[in-house]
Amino acid sequence: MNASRIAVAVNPTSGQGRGAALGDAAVAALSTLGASVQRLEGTSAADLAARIAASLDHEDVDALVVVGGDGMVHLGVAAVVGTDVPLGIVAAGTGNDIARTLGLPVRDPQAAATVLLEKLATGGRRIDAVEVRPEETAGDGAPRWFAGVLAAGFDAVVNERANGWNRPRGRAKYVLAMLAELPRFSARTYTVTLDDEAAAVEKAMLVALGNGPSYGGGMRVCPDASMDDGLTEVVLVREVPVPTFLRIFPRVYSGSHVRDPRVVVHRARRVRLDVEPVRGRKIVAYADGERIAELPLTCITHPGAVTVLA
Ligand SMILES: Nc1ncnc2c1ncn2[C@@H]1O[C@H](COP(=O)(O)OP(=O)(O)OP(=O)(O)O)[C@@H](O)[C@H]1O
Repeated sequence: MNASRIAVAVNPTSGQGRGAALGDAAVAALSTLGASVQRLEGTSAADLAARIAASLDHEDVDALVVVGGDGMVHLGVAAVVGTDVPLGIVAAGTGNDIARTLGLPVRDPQAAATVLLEKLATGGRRIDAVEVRPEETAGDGAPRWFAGVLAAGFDAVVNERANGWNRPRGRAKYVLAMLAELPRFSARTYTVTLDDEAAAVEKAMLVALGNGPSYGGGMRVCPDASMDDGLTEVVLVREVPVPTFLRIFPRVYSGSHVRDPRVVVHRARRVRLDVEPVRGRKIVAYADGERIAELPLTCITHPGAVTVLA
């Protein structure tokens, strides 16, 4: 039997720098298990994406494996969607929410390599991917894809602020960004359009669209989202005073926030989101922890669009 040809894309910066060593271990484990490995690395996510695209175009690869966190899965999904190349994940990030949802080993490259070669032999599993179409004129207009959660409320505002800081690293950065944003934060006026329904206006603190249930290392913001139901779960936390928000929000760890009457849950295949600007600014959405674009945008769920080795 010919060895499986696997392109392994490594994000050395993932997991606060642990990604490099975990990438080495994943390459070694896959090679030991008999795979023929092509290791890919870039100077940035965009550079790595270009290298992956070139490899998928010009080499005959049986699978693309990403080593990193949700941001690397995000990059991998965009690379393989619309192809028949399956995606393997060696979870080496900080949160690793998508890998956890798929039941994959976390920070254990040996176990991850074993699972992904087994799944490559048996065909893996299809999951939905969500296409994001921003309406802003800036950018290259290329569609973006996500597999986990798109944040477009308080969580996105916090992410945008944290993104502008180099330090501190890890979770502390998000906690500080949250503390900085909270005093000035208030509900925003969203226009939400679900499938063919009429647009609804909602004053909300948080709007999250989940293909998967969680972000941030186990915050189950869209607790009942399923990656293979062809739908996105839309969770809105309606306008409440900040102290009430602070009581509701931590319940995302258990997912019980959705039982609060001020939290609304919908399911749809196509969701358009817009928001009224505050001080001249709209909200920049984040998906799988990655910066996407300013609202308005439309998210379209593509059922079974990606095969994952899980
Ligand atoms: N050389 C590089 N190759 C790939 N991505 C890189 C590189 N340098 C920086 N990055 C950035 O790393 C981020 C993705 O990190 P990733 O999600 O893999 O790990 P993490 O943030 O530690 O984990 P998680 O998202 O699960 O919390 C992207 O925003 C990307 O721009």
